Amino acid sequence: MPVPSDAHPLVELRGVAKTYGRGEVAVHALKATDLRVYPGEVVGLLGPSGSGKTTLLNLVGCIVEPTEGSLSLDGQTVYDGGWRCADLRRLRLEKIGFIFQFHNLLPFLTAGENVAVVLDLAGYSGAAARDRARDLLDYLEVGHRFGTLPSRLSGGEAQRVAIARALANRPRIILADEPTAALDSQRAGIVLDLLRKVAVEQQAAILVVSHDEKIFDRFDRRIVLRDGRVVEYDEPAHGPAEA
Ligand SMILES: Nc1ncnc2c1ncn2[C@@H]1O[C@H](COP(=O)(O)OP(=O)(O)OP(=O)(O)O)[C@@H](O)[C@H]1O
Repeated sequence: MPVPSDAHPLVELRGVAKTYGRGEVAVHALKATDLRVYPGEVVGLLGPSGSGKTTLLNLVGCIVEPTEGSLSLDGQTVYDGGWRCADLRRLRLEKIGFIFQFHNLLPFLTAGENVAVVLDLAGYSGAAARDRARDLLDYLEVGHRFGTLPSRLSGGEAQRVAIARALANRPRIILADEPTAALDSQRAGIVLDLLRKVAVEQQAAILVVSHDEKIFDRFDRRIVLRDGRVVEYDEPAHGPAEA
């Protein structure tokens, strides 16, 4: 999808770096990195093991604190030499949806309850949470599994429930760490198609860390890391301004 030339990035990193530890044991996991992700895009973060992909994702998710640089999410500066947001937990809850390699569903709750529990946390009443959970599962074409426990779902179904859960709060930024690694090519393709639908219809920015060659050609653009440095950076395809 072309990005309108007047679009504002939902994710913007300026010179963000991360070093774990100090002195002789310091690991420079991410060197000064600039990155922008716009509404409607699904961007692949690729690179060999240890190149810094998960660190970059966790920096965007405000799970890891940068060592240098500044980070803005949805136009708000959240880090610039220190956190600029008093309540990171709330920021994550409101702006960011996380999807992991292994779906991390709670095994003792049904698919519907796994989604509704996030909505409860966000302050929805019981009935409203169930209704929205049902709508989300329908949207991800897995509504017929509403009352099913995770152990009885296929890998692809479980991952779709996990995506529904990540969308529960209508986040504009979605971060996925190896979301298709446990799936065969057909199911991996379905999951990527659903993420694209979410990006376009909800104008979300989606960043996907992946090793999975089955899906490399399905991203709008790719960013490749090596030794903590961006070595390939596809620029967004800019289209006409929206106005
Ligand atoms: N909490 C940590 N403490 C110390 N070093 C870390 C920590 N997390 C990651 N690292 C190191 O930072 C570097 C980048 O790791 P990261 O997990 O970001 O890479 P990756 O590209 O996601 O790797 P993989 O594909 O294997 O998951 C590696 O050398 C790793 O060992």
